[in-house]
Amino acid sequence: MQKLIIQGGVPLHGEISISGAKNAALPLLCAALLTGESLKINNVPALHDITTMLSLLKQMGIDISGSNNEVVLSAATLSQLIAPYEMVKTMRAAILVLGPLLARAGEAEISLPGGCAIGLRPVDLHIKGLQAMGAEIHIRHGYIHAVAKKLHGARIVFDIVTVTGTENLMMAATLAEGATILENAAREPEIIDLANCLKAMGAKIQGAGTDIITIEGVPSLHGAEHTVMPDRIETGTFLVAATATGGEIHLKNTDAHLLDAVLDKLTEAGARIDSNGNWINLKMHTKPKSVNVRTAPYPAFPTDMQAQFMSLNCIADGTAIITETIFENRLMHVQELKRMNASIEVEGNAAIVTGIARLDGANVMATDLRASASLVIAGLIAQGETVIDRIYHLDRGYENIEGKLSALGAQIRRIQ
Ligand SMILES: CC(=O)N[C@H]1[C@@H](OP(=O)(O)OP(=O)(O)OC[C@H]2O[C@@H](n3ccc(=O)[nH]c3=O)[C@H](O)[C@@H]2O)O[C@H](CO)[C@@H](O)[C@@H]1O
Ligand SMILES: C=C(OP(=O)(O)O)C(=O)O
Repeated sequence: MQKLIIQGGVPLHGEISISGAKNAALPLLCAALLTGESLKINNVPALHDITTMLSLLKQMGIDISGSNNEVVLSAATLSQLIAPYEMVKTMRAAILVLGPLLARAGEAEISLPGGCAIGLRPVDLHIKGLQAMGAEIHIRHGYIHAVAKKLHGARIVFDIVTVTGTENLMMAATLAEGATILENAAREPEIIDLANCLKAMGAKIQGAGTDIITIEGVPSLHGAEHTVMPDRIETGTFLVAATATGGEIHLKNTDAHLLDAVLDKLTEAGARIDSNGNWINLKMHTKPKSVNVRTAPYPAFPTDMQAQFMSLNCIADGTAIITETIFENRLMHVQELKRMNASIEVEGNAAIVTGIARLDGANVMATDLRASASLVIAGLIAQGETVIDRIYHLDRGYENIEGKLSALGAQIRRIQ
């Protein structure tokens, strides 16, 4: 199994380019199921989750071509309307084929995503929403069996804000008969990116980026070209790494407006941040100050940045409280950070982190995607060598992380 080896203590310096967003690219690829014409997606990140999604779509009969980060998908015919367990178990976002398949083909069989390391993550709100739009859905032998002669519009009020739930229903509604209103919808920038692509395909959508989205169904969608938005979580991860190591970095092909809450917290920690258009510059020349963090749906502080801020707080001046409100089990990096001498106490869904002078390098194990990122940051600031095992989690969501960190001067290498 591959591992990362990091020799800590080097402040990050230099310039790198941010990749397209995983959480935008995954639903955008699924949007190709909604039309028989070609959909070209640019700035697709090279990630394990993207490879899995493309394999799943190919298996359904979608023709896929293109090179590097540009993918052309053509779903002229759909031969198989199934998302098997083997694929769904490694990538929960596979649930995003459910809405488009039902809307276009009237049928879908999707393995029920199980719980995962960070929490139970049920998909009941996806199912309830599609049922309100006229789908008949049964769960048998671990699979969601869904059929609908023709979906119809409905008013759907989410009782919890769900990102992929909003995306699934928004895609399904584009081809439904009549209007669908999604209330208490997620407001994440990835929802706006998806809506922009769907609109370029001929969909009628209003309100994406607010908590009420209205979709007027159309008989069919057509081909289009769309460029994936920058990855705000990859951006935030590098900014935290530079802050924690006391470095100075320039990030290209990103957008500061996508991560206001994160930039505010980094400024509070002592970083000096400049940005304009598509770049962000960060300088950190003091010891970081502790910052409290409470995760919540966008535009509040993202759960996908919580673990990285935990590592920053480990060596900051003072004590911070980090509260996770989205997922019930997303503090698993605590036990690994403690192996590196961090001072953290967990009380319910909160972690109390007391900053210490330095972390010590150690052998640690990645438990999920962003926990892995927190261990990389911890390794970069620790004294001595850190060896991170199970980095397949990291490869789900960070394109060439060791290449980008090496370009910033980090001592990091991957071994088999
Ligand atoms: C591919 C993708 O975009 N993944 C992101 C997406 O995940 P994902 O869309 O899976 O996360 P949700 O927004 O759906 O989850 C939010 C909360 O709602 C609960 N819930 C969700 C759906 C449902 O039917 N029932 C239910 O109870 C979940 O268990 C969780 O507690 O948003 C999360 C929250 O910002 C991010 O951490 C993930 O990186
Ligand atoms: C939790 C995440 O992703 P996913 O929803 O794909 O598991 C993440 O990106 O941090």
